[in-house]
Formats: sequence, C-alpha cells, structure tokens
Amino acid sequence: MKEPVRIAITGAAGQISYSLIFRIAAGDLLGPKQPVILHLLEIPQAMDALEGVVMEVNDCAFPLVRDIVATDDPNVAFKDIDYGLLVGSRPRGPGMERKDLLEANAEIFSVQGKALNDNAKRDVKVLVVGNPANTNALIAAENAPDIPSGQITAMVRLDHNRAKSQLAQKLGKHANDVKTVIVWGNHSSTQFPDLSHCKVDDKPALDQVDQDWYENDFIPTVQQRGAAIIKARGASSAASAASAAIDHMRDWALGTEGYVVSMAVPSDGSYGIEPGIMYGYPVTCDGGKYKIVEGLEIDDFSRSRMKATEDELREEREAVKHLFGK
Ligand SMILES: NC(=O)C1=CN([C@@H]2O[C@H](COP(=O)(O)OP(=O)(O)OC[C@H]3O[C@@H](n4cnc5c(N)ncnc54)[C@H](O)[C@@H]3O)[C@@H](O)[C@H]2O)C=CC1
Ligand SMILES: O=C([O-])CC(=O)C(=O)O
Repeated sequence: MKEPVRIAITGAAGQISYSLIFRIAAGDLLGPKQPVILHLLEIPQAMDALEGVVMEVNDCAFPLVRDIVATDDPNVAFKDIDYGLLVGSRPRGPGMERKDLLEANAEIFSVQGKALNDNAKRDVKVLVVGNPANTNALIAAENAPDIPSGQITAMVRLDHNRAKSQLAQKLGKHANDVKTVIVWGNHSSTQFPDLSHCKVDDKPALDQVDQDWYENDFIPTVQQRGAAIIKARGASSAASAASAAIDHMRDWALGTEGYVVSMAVPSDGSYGIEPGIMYGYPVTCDGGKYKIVEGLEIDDFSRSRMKATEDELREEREAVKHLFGK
C-alpha cells in the first residue's frame, strides 16, 4: 500500500459531495491501492449535517480511508493537500444563468484561493466545480500566486461527457465509440461543444450527422443540459457532476493514454484565445500533467463560437477583478 494522499472537498454536506465523497472513498479517483485522507470543508451552519456525512463514511468501513478531517476553516481543510475539489457554493435555480451566481459565490473563491496559497502542497491539483466554475477558478488562481500557474483548473468535463452521450445516442453507438469531442470555453450556455474533430468508430462524426442537427439540436442540447436537469429534478445535477469531477481529476493524475478530454485551464494564447481567462480546451494528460492539444484546424463556424464564449469569460473577469489578489 502507498502513503495516503490528502484530498480536500468543499461543500462537503451538499448534494454533489454526497456522491463525490463516497466514490473517492471507494477508490474511483486514484484506484484501489491508493489510501486517502479526506479533508471536508463546510460553513459553520452546515457542520451538523457534515457530521452526519462523516458518520456515514465511517459506517462504510472503506478500506482506503485512513482519516477524515471535518472543519469549517479553509486553512485546516487545505493543509498539505495533494488534491482539492472546490464544490462548495450556491447552485442556481430555474430561470438563472450560472453567471448570476457570480456575486454570491465569487468571494468564497478569493478566500479559498488565499487558503490554498498558504496551506496546500505546491504541486496540488485543484478542480473548481462551484459555478460559475471558470471564473471562480480564475479568482482562486489570482489569489494563490505561489501555486504554480495551471494547477488550478475548472470543470467542463460534465459538458464533455454530455456531448459524448448525446452523439452516441443519436448514432445508436456507445459513448466509448466517440473520440475527440471538445468543449471550448465557458461552462455556461455559450460553451462550444465541437464535433469537427470528433470521430465515431474511427470515422468523422460530422459525416454521420447532418449540419442542421449539429447546429440546432446537438449544440443547444449540450449547452442547456444543466437547465434541463434543474427543470426535471427540481435541483441541479449532482451525481453526474460528481462523476465528471472524478473523471477530470483521475485523468489529470493518472493520464489519458493519448485520448483527448476537455479541461478548463488558464489560456496560454493557444488558438488565439486571450491569456488571463480559464478556457475549456482539448487536452491530453500524462505523468500528472495536462497538455493543450495544438494544431487543430479551426473553421469559421467554430471560430465564431469559440470567440463568443471567450467574450463571455472576459466579461466575467471584468466583473470580479476587484477580488484578485495584489
Ligand atoms: N461545473 C459543473 O459542471 C457543475 C457545477 N455545479 C455547481 O456546484 C456547486 C455545488 O452544487 P450542489 O452540491 O448541488 O449545491 P448544494 O447547495 O447542495 O451544496 C453546496 C454546499 O456548499 C456549502 N458551502 C457554501 N459556501 C461554502 C464555503 N464558503 N465553504 C465551504 N462550503 C460552502 C453549502 O453549505 C452546501 O452544503 C453549485 O455552485 C453548482 O451550481 C453543479 C453541477 C455541475
Ligand atoms: O446547470 C447548473 O446550474 C448546474 C451545472 O452546472 C450543470 O448541471 O451543468
């Protein structure tokens, strides 16, 4: 057995965490040979509920769980962590866009960015799930100048998985047969789920569907899937969000063996996207590092979609600049 790693999960008494914690504890993130110490963060008012979650984790007698730290102090929660899953924040309700949460949630990520900076291991891998995820991740990163750039990322993996599933269903295939779906940009309704590099059964996806379905059915369905779940369930997606968070972190830590996945990471100017925003990109992962896939050809249709979601991220950044550390 290896030395345990420390994994922080914020919003640990919330609905996403109620799936996430148990799957991580079962080994779904880092495999069946990697013991974990869970660091669970909540706000003071939710500490009783968190205690109930801790009781349940204990009642599972998970072989991999070596200890649990349950706290309402981010400095304790992030002490020496190897991984951080930043989930805790308010979810949206019907009729809201995710960016309507910016005011309510942005402050959380400036506080937690500082706490990461002061406490986490320098090679910590951080995933921001709480919405609006890209811009919250940017706020955290801007407040964590001593964490190397690129170690704080945001989640577009749920959109990526949704896109795979929608296309597979359309073609009567399995999601495993779908390769190189890309979600560019923001985890919002401006995101661009791109099929122009995608292959299904090793053949171009866009040769297997018509352009009208792609533009007027597939793209809006993926963009609006979060709202559709809220309408159907009366609450935002939880188990699927937890599953995507595990996919994002597992692939980053353990590698994608050449497969392309989507992660929101600091733009480095690739594909003409302005640096200084967290933008969904195609990446491959190897040896605990991700790498943006370079050199893909971008047509005019894709370019305009990529620009629209970039513009939204730049606007969101302007709205929260006052929270960036000095
Ligand atoms: N990026 C993505 O793909 C997705 C993101 N989300 C977002 O994830 C977030 C959490 O969603 P749910 O678990 O459904 O919400 P929830 O309301 O069930 O749970 C959120 C938890 O966070 C806690 N919390 C609030 N402020 C906190 C702080 N400062 N520190 C620690 N904990 C804090 C709350 O007490 C609550 O227990 C929401 O912002 C939601 O919109 C949800 C689905 C997908
Ligand atoms: O739509 C929401 O508010 C929750 C979310 O981010 C998603 O399900 O993609």
